[in-house]
Amino acid sequence: MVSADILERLSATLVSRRDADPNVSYVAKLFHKGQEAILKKVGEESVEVIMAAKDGDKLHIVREVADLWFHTLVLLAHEGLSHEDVLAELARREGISGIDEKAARKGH
Ligand SMILES: N=c1c2ncn([C@@H]3O[C@H](COP(=O)(O)OP(=O)(O)OP(=O)(O)O)[C@@H](O)[C@H]3O)c2ncn1[C@@H]1O[C@H](COP(=O)(O)O)[C@@H](O)[C@H]1O
Repeated sequence: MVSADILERLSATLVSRRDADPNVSYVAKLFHKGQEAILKKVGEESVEVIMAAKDGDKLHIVREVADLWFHTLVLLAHEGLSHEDVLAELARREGISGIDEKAARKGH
């Protein structure tokens, strides 16, 4: 199983690209172009996820979702946020379901 540490490493890489050369680094180029360009990529990749899902090719879906996750991570970094903020929000939402998760896991 691939470790979620990749999010840690990728986020650190994204932060390091703030001062990198836009001619060498794709992320630095996006940061340099600014929020509009990043949002455009997030929009494009969202559409590509939808098209891949309709297509039904599982590898294609995974690749497009990876593109979308990556560009949303770039957006978070641009806004001074990170994956940790999103993970914290997801953790905060644990338990909002009407289903008793412990009982469901036990098969009750
Ligand atoms: N995970 C990714 C990643 N996923 C996708 N991409 C790039 O995202 C771009 C968008 O893909 P598209 O399919 O839209 O292709 P495109 O039409 O060429 O895109 P545009 O240049 O027109 O926006 C491509 O150039 C991909 O290479 C990524 N670029 C970088 N990373 C990670 O970011 C790190 C830093 O990258 P650099 O900033 O390039 O050093 C890398 O080590 C990787 O870990």
